Amino acid sequence: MKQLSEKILYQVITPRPAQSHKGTFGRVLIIGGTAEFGGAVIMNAMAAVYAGAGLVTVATDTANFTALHSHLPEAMVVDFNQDLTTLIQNNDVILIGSGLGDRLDILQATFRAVFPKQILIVDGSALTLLAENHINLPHARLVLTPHQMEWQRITGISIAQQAFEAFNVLGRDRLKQMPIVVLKQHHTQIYTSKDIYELPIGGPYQATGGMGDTLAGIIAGFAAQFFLASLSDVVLAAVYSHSAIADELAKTQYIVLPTQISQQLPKFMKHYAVTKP
Ligand SMILES: NC(=O)C1=CN([C@@H]2O[C@H](COP(=O)(O)OP(=O)(O)OC[C@H]3O[C@@H](n4cnc5c(N)ncnc54)[C@H](OP(=O)(O)O)[C@@H]3O)[C@@H](O)[C@H]2O)[C@@H](O)CC1
Ligand SMILES: Nc1ncnc2c1ncn2[C@@H]1O[C@H](COP(=O)(O)OP(=O)(O)O)[C@@H](O)[C@H]1O
Ligand SMILES: [Mg+2]
Repeated sequence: MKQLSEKILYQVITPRPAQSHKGTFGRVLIIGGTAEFGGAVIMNAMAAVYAGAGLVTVATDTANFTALHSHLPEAMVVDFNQDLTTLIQNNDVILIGSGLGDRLDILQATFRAVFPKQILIVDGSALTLLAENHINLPHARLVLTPHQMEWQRITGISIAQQAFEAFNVLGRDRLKQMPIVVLKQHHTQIYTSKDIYELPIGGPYQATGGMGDTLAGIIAGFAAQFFLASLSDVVLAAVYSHSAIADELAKTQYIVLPTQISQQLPKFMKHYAVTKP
């Protein structure tokens, strides 16, 4: 297993070309957030916007519209009960699942609409729905972001067995697709088609609801704009950034809030874009 290091940030986070506009930095569609779990998509969207996605749209329960806009006027909103097919096809990156609750219908419609060239990040309730309903993943550039219980539900690999990376590789093979898997825990592991990486940073100050929703949003924001890097490098850089910011905040804070990580992203990214290792 390779140790992930700060080096990945210098590779992926690059200065923006002057000849550009918001479309250059990608369109992200976030699908999730039942009325109960609206906070999850607010945190997805804050992370994606603060990470630099050009345009972010959130398809969610209408009950979440006002709260979302009061936190993030930069994001657009649509009702997730409408037909999302055209919207899905007009975005570069789709993030589905944070706070999606039991909306299997929305998950299935999304899987039917997505194109193979699109980046599809599957998080939270979407992973649990996948496991409970034995649905196949669609053809897309897939990133799964399970915590250990979500991974156990999908693959049947117990959390104790997950300590042996070979089991996780086998579990991924059984999905019939080869998604990038971000297996979240203390010292998260990332399974790419070539290698397995371990995140050596991060800590218990990150154990707060919404911390994974924020990570999924950062991955989406990075994937939308850093299209010159490989998707695996983009995911590695997002995972590293999420915990590096948390570590920095934890020098003076007992706990770190997910939204505080998002707020630090523009400053953090500036540093890596303009300095060399
Ligand atoms: N503000 C909002 O709107 C928020 C909305 N959210 C949304 O809620 C949805 C449900 O997601 P969820 O993760 O909260 O619940 P679930 O999938 O049942 O997993 C928890 C179970 O797994 C177990 N467990 C074992 N190992 C673990 C590990 N390493 N990491 C984590 N858990 C681990 C754990 O064990 P225990 O804690 O009991 O010891 C427990 O039994 C999802 O869509 C999410 O996006 C949340 O983000 C919160 C903020
Ligand atoms: N003790 C810990 N040490 C390091 N990272 C942690 C710790 N506890 C939680 N995290 C991180 O916080 C995030 C939690 O994700 P998740 O459980 O999906 O949260 P949520 O669904 O509430 O947003 C993951 O990135 C995980 O690695
Ligand atoms: Mg989660």
